Amino acid sequence: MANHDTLFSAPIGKLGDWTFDERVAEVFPDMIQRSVPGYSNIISMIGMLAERFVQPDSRVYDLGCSLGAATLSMRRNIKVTGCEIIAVDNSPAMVERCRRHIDAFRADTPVSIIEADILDIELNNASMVVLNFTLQFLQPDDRQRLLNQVYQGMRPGAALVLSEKFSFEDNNVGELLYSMHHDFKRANGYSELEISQKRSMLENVMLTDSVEVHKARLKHAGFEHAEVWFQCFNFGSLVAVKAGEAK
Ligand SMILES: C[S@@+](CC[C@H](N)C(=O)[O-])C[C@H]1O[C@@H](n2cnc3c(N)ncnc32)[C@H](O)[C@@H]1O
Ligand SMILES: O=C(O)C(=O)C[C@]1(C(=O)O)C=C[C@@H](O)C=C1
Repeated sequence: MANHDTLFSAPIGKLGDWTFDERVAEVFPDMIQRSVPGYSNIISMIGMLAERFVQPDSRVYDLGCSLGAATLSMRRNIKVTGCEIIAVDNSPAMVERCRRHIDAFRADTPVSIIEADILDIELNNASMVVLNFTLQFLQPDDRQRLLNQVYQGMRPGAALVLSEKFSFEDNNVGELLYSMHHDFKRANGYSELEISQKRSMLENVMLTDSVEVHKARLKHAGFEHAEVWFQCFNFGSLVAVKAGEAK
């Protein structure tokens, strides 16, 4: 049973900026499940995408892996040989728990867990890359550079899965979906205080983009094909494919 997230249930005197520290890592499975509508569907479907896209003798990257949920889902579904999964996160608390988590399951595909900034990782020979709710935590100025690096490190026919909290160009729709997300959190047992304290901690750290901005960035990076494949309220996921024949 995952530890229950009560981190923000009591009033906090001085709300600092959000970090992925020990306390967050400890309750993370419960927190993300109760905070991100569709999270477990996305994790399962990343496994299905891995079955389709991962090529023999290639690399698979999970960038901002947290506790390794997407890595485990991909590893369970990779049917080809000679692959390696590289899971990267810059939070020591996440990386330490991720190592334990991955070691608890057996599988043929090896996993390397690296504690690093994803901007410093040189990708190569990738047939699949996952950014599952990670890009939103990079400085907006760094986002294009990262996507360029991802595209450059991919083989023809490779896929990027980019999941994010979205903002919307239409204010009416934006407010509706934002408020549906608020309802979703309430329905999952979070109080008004918990919701508002977390929201103000995330305010300076998690700057969201619209689907249009994501698509423009992906196109600029070189991706010939990109589309939203999942959305629930203001959370969703795009798949972007590099043109060419998979070998
Ligand atoms: C919302 S969580 C990702 C959830 C995870 N991908 C999953 O599917 O369960 C965001 C993660 O990105 C990591 N992160 C944020 N910025 C990073 C960076 N520049 N380099 C590496 N990891 C980063 C955080 O430490 C955190 O673990
Ligand atoms: O927007 C919110 O309220 C969230 O809780 C979102 C979000 C995310 O999208 O990564 C933020 C931090 C936690 O890691 C879990 C969920």
